[in-house]
Amino acid sequence: MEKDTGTLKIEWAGQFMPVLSRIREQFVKEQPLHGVTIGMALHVEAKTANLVMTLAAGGAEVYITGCNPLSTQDDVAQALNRVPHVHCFAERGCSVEEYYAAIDKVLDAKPSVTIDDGMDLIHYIHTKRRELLSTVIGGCEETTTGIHRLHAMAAEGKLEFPVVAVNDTPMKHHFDNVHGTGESVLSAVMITTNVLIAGKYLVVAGYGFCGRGLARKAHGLGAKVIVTEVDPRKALEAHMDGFLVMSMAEAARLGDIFVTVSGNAHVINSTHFSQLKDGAILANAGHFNVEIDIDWLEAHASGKESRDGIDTYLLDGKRIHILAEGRLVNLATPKGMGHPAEVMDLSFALQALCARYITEHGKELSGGVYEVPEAIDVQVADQKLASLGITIDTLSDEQKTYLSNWDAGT
Ligand SMILES: NC(=O)c1ccc[n+]([C@@H]2O[C@H](COP(=O)([O-])OP(=O)(O)OC[C@H]3O[C@@H](n4cnc5c(N)ncnc54)[C@H](O)[C@@H]3O)[C@@H](O)[C@H]2O)c1
Ligand SMILES: N[C@@H](CCSC[C@H]1O[C@@H](n2cnc3c(=O)[nH]cnc32)[C@H](O)[C@@H]1O)C(=O)O
Repeated sequence: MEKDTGTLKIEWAGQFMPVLSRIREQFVKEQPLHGVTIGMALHVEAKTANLVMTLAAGGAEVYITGCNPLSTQDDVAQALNRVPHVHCFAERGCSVEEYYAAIDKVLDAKPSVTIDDGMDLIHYIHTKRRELLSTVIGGCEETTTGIHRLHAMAAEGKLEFPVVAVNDTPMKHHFDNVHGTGESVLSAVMITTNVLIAGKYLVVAGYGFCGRGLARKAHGLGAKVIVTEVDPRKALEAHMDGFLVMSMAEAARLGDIFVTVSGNAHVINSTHFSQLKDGAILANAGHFNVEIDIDWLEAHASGKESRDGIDTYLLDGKRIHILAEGRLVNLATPKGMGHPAEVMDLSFALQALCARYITEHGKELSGGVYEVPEAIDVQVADQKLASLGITIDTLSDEQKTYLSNWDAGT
């Protein structure tokens, strides 16, 4: 029988995820998640499916929905629903009401472990489904903004179970945020617009992990990269990395393509729209759909024309093109594939091992945000290097002694 497209996509991605595959083999043997119900809100596509299947192979009953109304690949969601012990409620293009209804369905399963990308599940549990607080052992969070939200909750004493900050560990943000975002955002912009990057002014708003990766890769394609920032240290770093640094008010007049990766609201707003060149292309790769003030454009543009993944607003006789409705361009544009599989191999290996960690240790921890245990981070790095056939040096006893000594000077 011919395989369906969703299964083919899952198998394709799985080939490039050797660390997660190895964890899956271990999970099959050891069944560390036996009897555990896991609730997830992640981008439902092929690499995520490999994570879901790893958790199910480890003995879990997995309930999953999307973490963005536009990022689900429906054929993958359908394929997941044919996997034993997996229940998927995600659908591409759902309304906001349908999005939260699907979150409710995941929570109806009374998960003891949550895996979030953006903290929507945890927010919903703490605000609308508080009866579940007694059954959740703990959770894992995938992304920077989710972790900002968790810290804000914890600071107000409102986070009632432990959550592992997967994003904050080196094996996540040095690879996923930097290389994953850099490559997948540019490929999504190119496949959606078919425009040339070389020679264009490409404005990157926010020079954190994602912004740095994006700026470097855009430079590699020949773009003249402009960085905007609010943190003077990051701005200086961008300057010394060789990029033009200026305010968004200045960049608005110059830029051909804009990508926001700040995790902040209205980074491109009404004060900038009127300054843009005719035909400027705007995309967000940060969080939700708030980085570009699209509500203002909706209210003030004199016209709007839509084509696949592009909304063109008319403002004062000029065209402003917004990609993917201002949602994560690398996942939400119709042909967006998300991060490359080799990168999600690392992020999702961490997620699988952290789900196991929280299952085994969550009850010992109180409400709050926790770092990924270093042993897990190092294990993922070791396994990735092994899969690449790369060997590195090890510390000799003499070197270990030297490094732990405070007495040896010049
Ligand atoms: N598209 C993806 O697949 C993807 C991948 C990883 C992370 N993310 C998201 O991307 C965002 C950035 O993540 P990160 O890890 O790079 O975070 P980060 O904290 O390392 O960087 C964000 C940067 O934006 C800057 N900033 C904040 N407000 C700004 C403003 N008004 N103008 C210009 N700069 C501003 C901050 O000073 C900071 O340097 C987050 O929302 C994260 O959740 C998206
Ligand atoms: N739910 C929010 C969160 C931002 S997603 C950012 C996260 O997406 C993750 N991500 C990027 N590409 C993929 C992918 O292809 N599959 C699954 N997750 C991905 C990545 O790990 C990153 O931290 C929103 O949609 O606006």
